Amino acid sequence: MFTEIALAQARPYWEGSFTHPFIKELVAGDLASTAFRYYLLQDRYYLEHFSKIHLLIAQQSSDTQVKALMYQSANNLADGEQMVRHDFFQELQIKPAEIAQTPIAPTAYHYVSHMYRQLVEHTPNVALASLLPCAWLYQAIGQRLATKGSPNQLYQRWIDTYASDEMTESVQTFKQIINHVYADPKTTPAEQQEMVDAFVISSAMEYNFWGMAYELETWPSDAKIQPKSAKPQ
Ligand SMILES: Cc1ncc(C[n+]2csc(CCO)c2C)c(N)n1
Repeated sequence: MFTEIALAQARPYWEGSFTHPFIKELVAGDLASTAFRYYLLQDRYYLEHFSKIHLLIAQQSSDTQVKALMYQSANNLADGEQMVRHDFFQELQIKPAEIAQTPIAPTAYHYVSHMYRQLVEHTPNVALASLLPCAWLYQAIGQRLATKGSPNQLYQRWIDTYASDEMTESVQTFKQIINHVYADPKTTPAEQQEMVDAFVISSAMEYNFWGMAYELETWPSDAKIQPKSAKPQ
């Protein structure tokens, strides 16, 4: 089964996420607000592209279940995840000027590039595999943290987003569909391996994303210019 094989290989990154200082301090309530702000600013870019990649996979896949899942998730993203972000932005007073002035951090750029790359170099099924850690890892984090609870209301709301029954259900559906695609006789052993690799790299990117926010990661300071494509649109 894809989900078991892929998770076994990505395990160190998942464990690293569960115990990352960003997550630990979020639960304790003493995570620096600069780090949380930076996370949200970078995540905005990530979510925008995450949604676009869903539509590209939907258009390019020949599997009706995959197409339906991608269209439906893109819709849900538009009214779910991105709405929640909108609330956080308002509450933290993150204004368009700050968004415009914050360059996309290397890890956010790298993660997004990795997902698009699967469509160019490989197949819609491989790109699909690169999307799964996003929802599945956050659901696993949400479940672990839900019982603990954060004394910081804002951070608790972030945790609640990922500890819901709907979240568990949608992750379950995604896992069933991807396991089905993986086991399909049309999926070659080479493509199966590429799916696992794409999942593991996305898991590494998820792990790096916490560090990116915690350390307020930027491009090397001796760089005289920022890569043009890393600037916010
Ligand atoms: C870097 C990063 N990774 C995962 C998520 C979580 N997430 C993003 S969209 C979505 C809905 C599922 O399709 C979920 C759970 C995030 N916000 N940022």
